[in-house]
Amino acid sequence: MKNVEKYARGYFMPPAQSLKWTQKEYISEAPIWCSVDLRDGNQALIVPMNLEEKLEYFKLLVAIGFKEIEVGFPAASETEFTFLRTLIEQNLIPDDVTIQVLTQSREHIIRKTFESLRGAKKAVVHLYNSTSVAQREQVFRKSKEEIIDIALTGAKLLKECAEETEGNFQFQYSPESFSGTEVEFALEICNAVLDVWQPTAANPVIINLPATVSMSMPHVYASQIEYMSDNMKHRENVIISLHPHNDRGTGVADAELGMLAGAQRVEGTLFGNGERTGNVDIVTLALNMYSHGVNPNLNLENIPYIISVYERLTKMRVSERHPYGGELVFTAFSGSHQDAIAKGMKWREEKEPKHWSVPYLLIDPKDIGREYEGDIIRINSQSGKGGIGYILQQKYGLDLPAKMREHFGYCVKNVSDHQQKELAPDEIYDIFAKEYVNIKEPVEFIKYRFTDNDDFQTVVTIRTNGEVREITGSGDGRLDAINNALQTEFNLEYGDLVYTEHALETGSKSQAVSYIGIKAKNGTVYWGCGTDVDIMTSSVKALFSAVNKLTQG
Ligand SMILES: CC(=O)SCCNC(=O)CCNC(=O)[C@H](O)C(C)(C)COP(=O)(O)OP(=O)(O)OC[C@H]1O[C@@H](n2cnc3c(N)ncnc32)[C@H](O)[C@@H]1OP(=O)(O)O
Ligand SMILES: CC(C)C(=O)C(=O)O
Ligand SMILES: [Mg+2]
Repeated sequence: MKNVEKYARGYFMPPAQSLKWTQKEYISEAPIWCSVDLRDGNQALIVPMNLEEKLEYFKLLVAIGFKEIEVGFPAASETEFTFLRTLIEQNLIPDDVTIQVLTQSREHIIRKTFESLRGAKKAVVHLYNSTSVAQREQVFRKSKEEIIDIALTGAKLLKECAEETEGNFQFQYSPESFSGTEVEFALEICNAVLDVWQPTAANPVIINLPATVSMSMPHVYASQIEYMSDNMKHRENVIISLHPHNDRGTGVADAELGMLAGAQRVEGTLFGNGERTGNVDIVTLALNMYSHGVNPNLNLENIPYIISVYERLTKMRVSERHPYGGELVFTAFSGSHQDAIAKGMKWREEKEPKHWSVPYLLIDPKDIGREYEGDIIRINSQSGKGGIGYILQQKYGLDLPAKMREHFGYCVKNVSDHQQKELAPDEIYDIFAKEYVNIKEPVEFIKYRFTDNDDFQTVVTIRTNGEVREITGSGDGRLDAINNALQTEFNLEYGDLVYTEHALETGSKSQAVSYIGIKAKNGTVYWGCGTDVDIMTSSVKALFSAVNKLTQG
């Protein structure tokens, strides 16, 4: 990269660091969540949502359980203004939900914002102005004092307007571009705003510290948050809020470390929609917490439904690899992963049904509305016997002997590799049926009987080369007798019969399934499977299948 000299670190370390947060292991309590989907998310869409779409999205957020929702920037457009009026006039805001609106620190914008709030029972009014070095120098061309003045002018006007307007208003201030601001200056401006607003226990102020553009590694952001939290005036009546973006791909890490460092509230969006690389993804944050056994206090039990509404309304897409929500994030194609998952699921079922520790799967997909079948184990040429056996067992109730699973694994891999495609469960079953079940060529089994006096003397009716005939044999048991009849008649040499069987419920009927493996002289094992309502007949069919496979070569 020849232009590396162009870049220098644009963030600031706090003057002191206690690093207490590094001693904390995990987030033990859900923060106050504030969805900014309808504001930050919406302002980043190619076409912002219309009124109906915003209303539907609002209802989704309420259903998920957000208690604070930034519903828009009412001074931005007629749609934004009308949306707010609709929520208020149609009484669509549940009593336990607080709406939030964003405003610049400009008089006409603040006044318009309060106009939009007429009749609201309560609301958070969120004031912001940029504080970073780059914005001060390049955009506002103002000194630190002048930037503080912008904040204070707005803060005072908010207070005035709130006094003139009926309703309960809580204030929020964001030193926008905090991540590129000297931390001492961010503290100075926040403290100045807090002195104007005089927060109380009954009406605390929210100080929102955005990584407007994420510039540092997450531990730096956490140190900045800790410094702000430790040194802020009126701290006991201040709620410290985080608002990470994802420019460095570390939005979630920023939020998690920021919470360890003392933040009590997080602003973000579903699936991380938002400016550029997006806002922090609240779904991921919440489910990360859930995976540690901490209730995030959001209802994410039907992620497929949430995604379907989200994608329809935003016209954005949740990628296949997106944490928790992505179509492929609970799917294993590779053999060793599938094997471990299949064994882990069995182990859990038998030994520890209450706790989740299945290898490769951070949480139980069922908890968020994902299915095991079709979701977890999918088969392609990277798959192995474990996963393939799992599909046959889960979907078709077929419990193959271990060695037969291995043989079948290679059959399936072969097909998938040559056709270069994923195989659906019914295609896998078809391969199984074609390869092993009730094979009739070159010798078809028709029926057997045992002579009256001795159970172990048999007469078997077969069809071969289009001709029906009977063969006879005797042995130590029924299957042994039939086996001997076949070996003698066709002059076959094999040994080491592997035999298992189990019952199979298909609809209301019960079927027996038998598996037989025979070892030819050269050591090759041939497998057959038989199915029948009668268990003995299913074993005979399995034997004929295996013998036919051997004869076919
Ligand atoms: C990081 C964030 O996401 S911040 C939120 C950003 N979201 C949006 O901007 C979406 C909605 N915004 C809008 O619809 C429009 O920008 C409006 C209606 C708010 C304002 O529109 P306009 O006044 O036409 O233009 P514009 O936004 O370009 O205004 C820029 C002016 O406001 C000033 N300004 C920008 N932000 C602020 C602020 N927070 N406080 C005070 N002044 C500000 C700029 O310095 C500039 O001043 P200048 O006129 O002296 O050059
Ligand atoms: C308005 C502020 C909080 C914002 O969206 C940001 O800084 O990213
Ligand atoms: Mg933002």
